[in-house]
Amino acid sequence: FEGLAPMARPVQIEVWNPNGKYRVVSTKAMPGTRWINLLIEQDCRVEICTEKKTILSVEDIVSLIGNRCDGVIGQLTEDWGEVLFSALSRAGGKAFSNMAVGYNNVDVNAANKYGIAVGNTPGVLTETTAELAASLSLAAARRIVEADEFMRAGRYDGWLPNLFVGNLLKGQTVGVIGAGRIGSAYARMMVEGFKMNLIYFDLYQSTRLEKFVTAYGEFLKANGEAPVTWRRASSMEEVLREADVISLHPVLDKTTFHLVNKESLKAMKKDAILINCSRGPVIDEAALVEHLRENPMFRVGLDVFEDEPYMKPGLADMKNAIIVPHIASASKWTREGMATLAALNVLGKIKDYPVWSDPNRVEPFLNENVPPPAASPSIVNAKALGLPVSKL
Ligand SMILES: NC(=O)c1ccc[n+]([C@@H]2O[C@H](COP(=O)([O-])OP(=O)(O)OC[C@H]3O[C@@H](n4cnc5c(N)ncnc54)[C@H](O)[C@@H]3O)[C@@H](O)[C@H]2O)c1
Ligand SMILES: O=C(O)[C@H](O)CO
Repeated sequence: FEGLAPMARPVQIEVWNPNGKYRVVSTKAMPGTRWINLLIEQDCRVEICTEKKTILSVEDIVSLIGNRCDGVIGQLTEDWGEVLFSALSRAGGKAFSNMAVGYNNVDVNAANKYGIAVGNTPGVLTETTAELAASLSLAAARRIVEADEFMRAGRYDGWLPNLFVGNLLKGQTVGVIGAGRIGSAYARMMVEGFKMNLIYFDLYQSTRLEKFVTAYGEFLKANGEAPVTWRRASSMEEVLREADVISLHPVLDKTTFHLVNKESLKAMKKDAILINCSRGPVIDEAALVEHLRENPMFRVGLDVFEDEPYMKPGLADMKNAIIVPHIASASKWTREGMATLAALNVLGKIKDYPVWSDPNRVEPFLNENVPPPAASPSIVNAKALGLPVSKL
């Protein structure tokens, strides 16, 4: 790598395996070391950006790419469009992977134009993300954050019949909008864990989820308990009207931008609970703040925000809102697994490996005791680029 033209603007980096043949850049330090070792074993020089700022600008990343780079692992906070894909292409790059399953920060058409593969990290975060949605549901139903603040403020002076009375989940209806991997996992947790009935809306039928709820209902009935039920709604409005707890899990695209707006909020029960662990712009956040102000019994649990990392004015003051900083996938196992999948996506394209045939079945890449399959776990534009599919 000697003799390269100097970067436009220096960006601090940490280098692993300086003599590796392929140059792979990660725009952030990522959990664990397996992802680094897997790249090094396959002759990669790994450069990790150590700049202190949280969100790198497009210019920062252009500098990181430099004039020779085979692949980049990036983050959902970065704007991967024409400028970055053309810079990566000029540097001889073949692959980019988001360390995330969502890739609404990536202009896939721009990547296609330059023949660059775009990876994401499905599956490994399904349960972890669903568990946070379930945590927010419980915290909102039982007013845990308000009660915690009350205790810390030294305001507890004895048990009272009306102190922090919330909602019982058992027997109520859970509504899921977007019953894909995460939405289905969340639905199962709420149905099985709290014996809630399910209503869901998705563009596609979730047969596995329906079968699960049917079987669980039969099991309960056989044991003398009230069975749980499910229904696939024909519109989102039906879910909003009928459910007591509603959790949003669709992808963010043109069809889901402001899916929940002033009108849809009005359609919900006055004491409903709304959870969002998908992407902030799925909710019109200004309308939500107004709704929270006018309906003190309505509660919300948010992991994501419309103008992340910022919140719309007034949201932070609302007692009926629980807000956490985009941590739904933040378990150690998941974050290390996401780093591994992202690294293997990039490595697979550099080595001309085929693409794994089923991105919902990524376990073989996560087993630390055996070498991963010679394939890229999940490339979202594999078809558009005509990439071969693994026969494994
Ligand atoms: N908060 C977090 O940290 C976090 C973590 C993981 C994923 N996510 C977000 O969750 C999203 C879902 O992840 P997944 O792995 O479950 O993806 P998935 O593709 O398995 O599921 C998405 C579902 O949304 C459905 N959908 C698409 N458009 C819709 C519409 N207009 N109305 C209703 N349903 C619609 C799809 O049919 C699909 O079933 C990701 O795209 C990402 O943005 C957030
Ligand atoms: O899309 C994703 O993967 C999340 O937002 C971060 O885990």
